Amino acid sequence: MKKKLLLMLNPHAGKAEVKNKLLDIVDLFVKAGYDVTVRPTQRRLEIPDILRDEAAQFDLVVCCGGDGTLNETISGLMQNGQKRTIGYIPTGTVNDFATSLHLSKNMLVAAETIIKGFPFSCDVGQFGDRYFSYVAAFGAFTEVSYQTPQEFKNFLGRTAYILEGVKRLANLASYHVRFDYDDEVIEDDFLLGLITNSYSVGGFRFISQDRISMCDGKMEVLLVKTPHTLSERFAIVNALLHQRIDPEVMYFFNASKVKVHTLHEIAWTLDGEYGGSWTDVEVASVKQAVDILVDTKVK
Ligand SMILES: Nc1ncnc2c1ncn2[C@@H]1O[C@H](COP(=O)(O)OP(=O)(O)OP(=O)(O)O)[C@@H](O)[C@H]1O
Repeated sequence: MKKKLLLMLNPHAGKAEVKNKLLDIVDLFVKAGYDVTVRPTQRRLEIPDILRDEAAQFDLVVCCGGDGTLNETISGLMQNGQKRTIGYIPTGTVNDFATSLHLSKNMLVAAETIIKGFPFSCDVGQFGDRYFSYVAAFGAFTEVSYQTPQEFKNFLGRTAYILEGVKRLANLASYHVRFDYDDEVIEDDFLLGLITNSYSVGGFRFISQDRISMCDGKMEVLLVKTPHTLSERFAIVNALLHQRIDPEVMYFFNASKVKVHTLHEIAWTLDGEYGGSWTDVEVASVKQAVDILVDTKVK
C-alpha cells in the first residue's frame, strides 16, 4: 500500500510563490511513492487542529510556509503530545529556522530533502505554555517582524527589517529586566533580548555557528544593554552591523532554563509572531523534542 503524506501549506506565506510550484512538489512526492493530501490553511492556528485530528492517518506530515507556519506545526505537535518526524518546505520571507537547518529555499530541493533526508532531533523552546522553534524575543528590533505589514515585508524582504530597525534606533524603549538562570542573576536595562535556538534571527547572524548547538537542550541568550553614552551607542550599532557580540554592551550565555522578571509587562514575539505581554515568564529548552528531515549534518 502507498505511504500517505499530508502536505499542510500556508498559501499566503512569503510571496505566495508556492502556488506556482505546488504541482511540481506534489509530483515529486507522488514519484517517491506517496499518496499526497494537500491542505491549504484557511486561518491562523488551524495547523495544530489538523495535526490533532488527522495526523495519525498519515505516514508523513509536511508543512510548507514561513517561520509562523513551522511554529504552528511544532507547537501543535508539542501541545498534542505527538512525537513524529516532520518535513518542512520553507516559503516565508525570512526563513530563519530553515537557514539554521540548511534547508534549501528552493522548494523543489527542500521537497527532495524530505524524500531523501534523515531526521534531526531538534530542541524546541517552551515559553510559558507556548512553544517556539527558533526565537523568543522582546525589545526594539523584535517587534519589527510582527508589526511590519505583510505586503511591505514581501516587497522589501530582509531590508524591511533593517529599515524598520534603523528607524527605531532614534527612540528605542528601554526595559528593566531580571534574568535568573543556573545560579546566575543578570539585572539591567535592555534594548533587546533574544532567547534563541538558531544561528539566524530576523535574517541576521549574530552568533557564530560554532558556539551553538540546536540539539543540546540549551538556548542561546543574547541581551543588548541600553546605551548610556555615545560610545556605547556606537558600539551597539557597530556590533549589529558586523553581526558580532560585544561584551561591553551585550550579555551572551547558554542556559536550559531562564526565568524572566520585569515590573511592567513586556511584549514578546515568538518566531516572529506576537507572543503576549508578560511580567514573569519561564523559558526552557525541551531537548530534542521534534524530528525534522534534513539533508546535511546539523549540530
Ligand atoms: N489562510 C490563512 N489566512 C490568514 N492567516 C494565515 C492563513 N494560513 C496561515 N496563516 C497565518 O499566517 C501567519 C504567517 O505565516 P508564515 O510565517 O507562514 O508566513 P510569512 O509571515 O510570510 O513568513 P515569515 O514569518 O518566515 O516571514 C502564520 O502565523 C499563520 O498562522
